[in-house]
Amino acid sequence: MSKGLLIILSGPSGVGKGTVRAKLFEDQTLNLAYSISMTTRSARPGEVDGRDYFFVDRDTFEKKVAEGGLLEHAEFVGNYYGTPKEHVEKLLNEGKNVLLEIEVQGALQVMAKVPDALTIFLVPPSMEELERRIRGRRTEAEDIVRQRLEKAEREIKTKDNYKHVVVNNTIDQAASEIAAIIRSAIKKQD
Ligand SMILES: Nc1nc2c(ncn2[C@@H]2O[C@H](COP(=O)(O)OP(=O)(O)O)[C@@H](O)[C@H]2O)c(=O)[nH]1
Ligand SMILES: Nc1ncnc2c1ncn2[C@@H]1O[C@H](COP(=O)(O)OP(=O)(O)O)[C@@H](O)[C@H]1O
Repeated sequence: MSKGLLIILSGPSGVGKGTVRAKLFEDQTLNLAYSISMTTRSARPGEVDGRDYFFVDRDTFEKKVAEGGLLEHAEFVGNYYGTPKEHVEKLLNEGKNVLLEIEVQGALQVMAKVPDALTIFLVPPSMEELERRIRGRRTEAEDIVRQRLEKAEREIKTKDNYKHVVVNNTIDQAASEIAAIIRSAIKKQD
């Protein structure tokens, strides 16, 4: 059995990564598995521990880093986020195409370690629309929204590090462009 493809989906907070990802996962033929990250951020209403994230305290996170248990990790607007390594390796060995939905510092770390990774950066149609989306979600307090929007401008400047840049105009359009990119990468790998 051949190893699966490692896929990085990155892009600023509020651009629609989670929404587009959910759409992609409806397509069974892509053979996707989601890498559940570890974070020190508090769970939002409706988020489930072990499904959306592993929610941990800073001590637990730092221990995981110290024992080399994370493929990458980064601090994002006051919280740690990281990718548990063992689970990703297991899924890849099972032949799954593993999707990491991570911010740009972590993405750069994975690119350095796994140059073959398929890297995709999702951009908003405009900064005004990004602001509408992040505010419309109503999950963060005003100061956090502002910090995330400021960060977004810097993050978007790193988009040329990715093999593909996709504009999230509509969910269907972005998901179908990404699905085509994944299919083409799978074909090349075979
Ligand atoms: N480096 C890294 N970033 C992550 C990881 N998990 C999530 N992120 C990113 O951290 C940022 C903040 O995530 P979150 O608080 O869930 O906000 P949201 O993505 O705007 O819903 C987003 O850009 C996520 O893609 C991870 O394991 N590693
Ligand atoms: N193509 C789109 N058009 C309009 N709204 C969108 C689109 N994609 C996502 N959204 C909305 O934007 C908000 C942020 O999306 P989300 O998936 O949470 O972003 P991210 O995971 O990148 O932070 C959500 O309220 C979502 O419903």
